[in-house]
Amino acid sequence: MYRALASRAKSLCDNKSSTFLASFTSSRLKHSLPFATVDAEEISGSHPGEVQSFVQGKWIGSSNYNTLLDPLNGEPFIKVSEVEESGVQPFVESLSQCPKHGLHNPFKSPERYLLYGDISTKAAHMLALPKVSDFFTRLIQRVAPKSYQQAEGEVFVTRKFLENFCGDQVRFLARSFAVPGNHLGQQSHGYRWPYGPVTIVTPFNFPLEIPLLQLMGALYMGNKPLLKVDSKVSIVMEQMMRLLHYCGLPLEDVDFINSDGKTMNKILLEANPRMTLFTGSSRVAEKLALDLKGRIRLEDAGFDWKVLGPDVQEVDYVAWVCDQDAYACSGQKCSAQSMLFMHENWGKTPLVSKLKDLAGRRKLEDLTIGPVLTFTTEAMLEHMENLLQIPNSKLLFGGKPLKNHSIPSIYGALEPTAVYVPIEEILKDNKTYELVTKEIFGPFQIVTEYKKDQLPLVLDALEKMHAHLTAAVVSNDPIFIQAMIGNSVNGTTYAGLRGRTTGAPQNHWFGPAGDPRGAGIGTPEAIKLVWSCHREIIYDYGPIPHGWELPAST
Ligand SMILES: N[C@@H](CCC=O)C(=O)O
Repeated sequence: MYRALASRAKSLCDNKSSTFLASFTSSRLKHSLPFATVDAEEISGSHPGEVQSFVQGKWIGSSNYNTLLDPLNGEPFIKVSEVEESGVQPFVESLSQCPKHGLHNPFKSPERYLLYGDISTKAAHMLALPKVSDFFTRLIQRVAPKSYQQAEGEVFVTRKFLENFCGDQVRFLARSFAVPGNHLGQQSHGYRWPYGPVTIVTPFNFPLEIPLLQLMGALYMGNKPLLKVDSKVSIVMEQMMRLLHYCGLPLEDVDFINSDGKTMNKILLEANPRMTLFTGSSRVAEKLALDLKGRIRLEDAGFDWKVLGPDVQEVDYVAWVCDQDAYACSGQKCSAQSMLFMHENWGKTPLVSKLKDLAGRRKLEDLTIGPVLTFTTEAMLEHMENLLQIPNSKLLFGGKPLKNHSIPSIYGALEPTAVYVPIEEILKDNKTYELVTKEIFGPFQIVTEYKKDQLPLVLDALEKMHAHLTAAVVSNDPIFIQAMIGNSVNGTTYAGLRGRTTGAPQNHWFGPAGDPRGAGIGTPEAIKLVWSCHREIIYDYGPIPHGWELPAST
């Protein structure tokens, strides 16, 4: 039945957008979505969802299934049909068909900039429909368990991003500039040029926001992307691909692959994409940087920090933001607060006890705390025990496995946890520093306190970090903010009393700084930086100066 609807949807999609939208209000489609092949609520051990790959304009299956366990009850609930090493050829060929100058550029098929404005308009309208938004929200929750509000936030950011690139906004991304030359007829023009064949590799924690924003950015600038999303959550983007096709995405513009890392590595080496955007762990990022000879942009790990300045205000509000930053999505955001530096003035307030109470409100039933997909409970507890060996460190709260649940043991289940480590100890030697700043992608943070004359120690700790994604300077003291910002590098830094580390919407550049390979996501600047390069055309039409004579050779 879904297939029949999908083909009806295809013909709808060829019609004008009024018909397209009207189709959603017709009673005929009230009970299902014309693009979807799964029902987010129904996926289960007895009705497993299936995920396919898409190449050269066709959905393809394979007999090689990666069966995923429901993170909440361990039932095998999704079958991802993964491409094996022997099946990479169609993907390699498809990428190779795209020339280096891309599918469009300012001198070739410029109407495609407008096409992408239209696709964005339609896709944004779709995501604005409560039924579609709920579908993606629930689907995200099924595979990357987080609260309804957090998952819905992801859908909302995605929709707003698409709204930002409606109408002429895609062509404005490719705006060029001209500089007068040295003589009549000469002018230099700077253009934004695509890379052509590109790949996008994205993680599990934002199953829709990260891949969709990067995918559309790549397409807007004229590239042909091959997209790979972590198989654990790729069902979300698989359904989004179907929505995009429904909204007019040309079938040959994007390939979508499910495979293990080894197979993807083989494709990357054989297809030789001109650019790869990788969002994920630093370990894989460094390997890819070598394999791809530097043709890569990275949004890798974030051991993100927050510094509370000397001016104490609005303790309840600041405690609430700390709780959200450290523990929303069970701490599995690349922007999550991993380390909190409190000025001693905050140490005298009930901030930590308020934080403990707020963390204590989180519960599995509404997924305000939930499964950790890349660390087991034991691994997190072991890390905690190692930290507690540091002299004068202590457990502030949490530190126990979640109770009464059926989260499978391949995943983690830990109470929101905070460990205090004295600042002098953190900086005592490299080994301790490495231990304290090890990123735990879960509901886990380090808290420390500094005295007013210990700010240099805080800055020293920040300087030693190896990834610089998000940060927050919580203070309304301009001199303090100036010192903190002037002596640090994080790419997305919030400054002021309401400073946070997470929840960057589409209108904030999100990405690391301090690394020439650093990627960005969300804004026009991020799209232009990641998905296009500069090309300069110097027009030099003449005329040749009157009376020109052959000069001596130089
Ligand atoms: N908007 C998300 C990050 C998306 C990642 O690339 C956040 O702020 O945590």
